[in-house]
Amino acid sequence: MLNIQVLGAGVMSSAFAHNQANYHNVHIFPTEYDHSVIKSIESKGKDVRFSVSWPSRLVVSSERLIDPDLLVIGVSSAGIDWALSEVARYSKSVPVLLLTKGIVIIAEDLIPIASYVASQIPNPVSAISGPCIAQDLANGGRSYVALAGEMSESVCQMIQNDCYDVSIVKDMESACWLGALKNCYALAIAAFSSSENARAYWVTCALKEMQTFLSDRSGEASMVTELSGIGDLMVTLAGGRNGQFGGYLQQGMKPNDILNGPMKGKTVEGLMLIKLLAKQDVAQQYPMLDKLWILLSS
Ligand SMILES: NC(=O)C1=CN([C@@H]2O[C@H](COP(=O)(O)OP(=O)(O)OC[C@H]3O[C@@H](n4cnc5c(N)ncnc54)[C@H](OP(=O)(O)O)[C@@H]3O)[C@@H](O)[C@H]2O)C=CC1
Ligand SMILES: O=C(CO)COP(=O)(O)O
Repeated sequence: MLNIQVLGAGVMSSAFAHNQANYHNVHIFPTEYDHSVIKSIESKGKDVRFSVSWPSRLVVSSERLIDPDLLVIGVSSAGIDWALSEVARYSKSVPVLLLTKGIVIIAEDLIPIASYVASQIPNPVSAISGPCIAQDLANGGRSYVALAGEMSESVCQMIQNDCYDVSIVKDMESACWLGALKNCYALAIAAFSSSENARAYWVTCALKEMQTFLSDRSGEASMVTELSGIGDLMVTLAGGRNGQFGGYLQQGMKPNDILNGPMKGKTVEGLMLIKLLAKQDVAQQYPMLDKLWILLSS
């Protein structure tokens, strides 16, 4: 049995922790933003975001594990620097597994968060991409995800289980580009599609554009037809927050009304990413991303 330290009590890191606590000792170290979640867990004896009871080997604590076997970063992209400052407290040899999906700008260049994290810490860094709705995972549904990066074989052995099927892919950068990009494309497909026929058209356009986007960055375009590409796009469109946000746009709602109304307090990574891509004049080079940016900024 391993000792796993999870950083952040957001919905995805908590779902991952619930799954892993069926097999390992798991500690969640909450961020300063997670107070309401922690209060709710303390008063209800379970995490009400999920429909399962609290696993006996799962602990939420502001005391850090000593010498964990694995560190897991599950904050949203806005919290990545907080997570890096936490990682710095642990041994340099402990593997770091990233759940966060996103892109950052470093020295005017856009790079996937996994590459950024790997450049900032000496620890071996791997990242999960691919379809995984947090509630499905926590509630015991079977999930199939892709893992890439340093020490991915040993990390895979640590986290793989009956409900969490992990396959290793070689190209971490392409997997992480796709893990972030699919948020924009799911949002765009949902926003542009007024019918199922239109949705089929926009899904096709999105897959082609994701291939072009990767090829333009010497990435592995064939990964678009794998878990990190079409797999993650489909689940995000059908059950993710980005797809949901796009659905409200399709109904004619304004972005701010959605964020202050039905999606208040929800993490919508596609919105952060399209802003970054537009700021760098990248969104404007890809017709679907350009159309999405025009819709969001009009
Ligand atoms: N790899 C995978 O299989 C999957 C990955 N994801 C990714 O996981 C990430 C987290 O998503 P999810 O858990 O659903 O989101 P949540 O909004 O539930 O959780 C995000 C966490 O990050 C914290 N946070 C936000 N801003 C900051 C900050 N500035 N400093 C410190 N902490 C901060 C949040 O606190 P607060 O809640 O108070 O804002 C919360 O603890 C996203 O990048 C998402 O795309 C999602 C699904 C699957
Ligand atoms: O990344 C996800 C599924 O793999 C979750 O998508 P959302 O962030 O849109 O909910």
